Amino acid sequence: MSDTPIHLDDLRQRIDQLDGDILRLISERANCAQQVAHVKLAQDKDAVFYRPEREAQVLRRIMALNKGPLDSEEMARLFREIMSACLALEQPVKVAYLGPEGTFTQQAALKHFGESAVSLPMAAIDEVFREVEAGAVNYGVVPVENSTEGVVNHTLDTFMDSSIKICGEVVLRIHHHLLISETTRQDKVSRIYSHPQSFGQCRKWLDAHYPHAERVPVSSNAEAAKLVKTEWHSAAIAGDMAAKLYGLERIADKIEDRPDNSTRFLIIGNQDIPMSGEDKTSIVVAMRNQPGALHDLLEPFHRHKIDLTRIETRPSRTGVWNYVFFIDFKGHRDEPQVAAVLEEVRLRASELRVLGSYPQGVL
Ligand SMILES: C=C(O[C@@H]1C=C(C(=O)O)C=C[C@H]1O)C(=O)O
Repeated sequence: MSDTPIHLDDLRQRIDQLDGDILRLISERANCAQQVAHVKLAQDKDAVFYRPEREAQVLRRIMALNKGPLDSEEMARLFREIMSACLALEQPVKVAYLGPEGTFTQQAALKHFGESAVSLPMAAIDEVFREVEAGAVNYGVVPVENSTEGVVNHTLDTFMDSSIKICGEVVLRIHHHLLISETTRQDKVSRIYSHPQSFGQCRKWLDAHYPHAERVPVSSNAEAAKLVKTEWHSAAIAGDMAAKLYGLERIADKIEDRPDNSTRFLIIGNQDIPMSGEDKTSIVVAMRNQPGALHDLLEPFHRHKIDLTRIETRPSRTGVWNYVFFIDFKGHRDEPQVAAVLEEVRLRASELRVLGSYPQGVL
């Protein structure tokens, strides 16, 4: 510590000076991003301004450069918002998500695209797919798996009937709270509303604290929060966004059974995404119903040393798709190693569809 006392006024003057510099630099950056948009338009009149692989690279670079005191994720979140605002100058990204407003899926959409994106709630997962397919929005966001409750089957099934591509992924830490409204009699809670997935994630806590309350499953946590507004003996389990949206009070915080409870969401779209350097590929494969089918399918991955991150089996709904496997692995389809595996798998499978190669989630 130096002996010279530090004066508050001096520090504030320094902060004002720095803010001026930051302001100037952000504006300069925004000008650059605008010029990029013009260059893209000159090359192709239907150019897509948003480039997920480039955004992932920008965020990864910031995280690698960061020396603190802010932690790298916090810093990347700030840059996420700067990029989002820069992009919105030219063309805000339009994103459909599994609604209603206040769901974790909306939170995931804003985490991935930033607050300047225009996010539109849809009533069902299929509707998100349809809006994207129809070109009414640029991207869609749907939940795909939770660390406690497992896969969201409906999302996987919808891929089987769709030509949509996976353009990205985002993982969100899920914190649930027990919420009441100003009319709720806290000592008389006899009914709790939530989404079935959330009940699953808070089962032990509920058994310990509200063993006798009726658990009523509803279509979303936000819907649960809304219902509580009208019933004096009810509570809801939902996240922060829903609590804020409906002005509810948290009477118990972070009631999920597992502290690392998180959900992975997929960004769906109509584009093929170029390599970002750290990518994942998702495929759906149908194998003929014969002994050793799964082994035959996985053997090329093992031989080429490709890292599988997930494998799910779904019952086939047509004759052709006997066994259907959803497989995620590290690497991009344009990498020779990955291309070779995909070729081998194509020969062994009765059907193979690459759902997409996309940047691994950064935030
Ligand atoms: C500026 C670009 O376009 C968009 C804006 C970006 C940014 O602000 O850094 C990054 C990728 C694109 O979503 C670009 O492609 O470089």
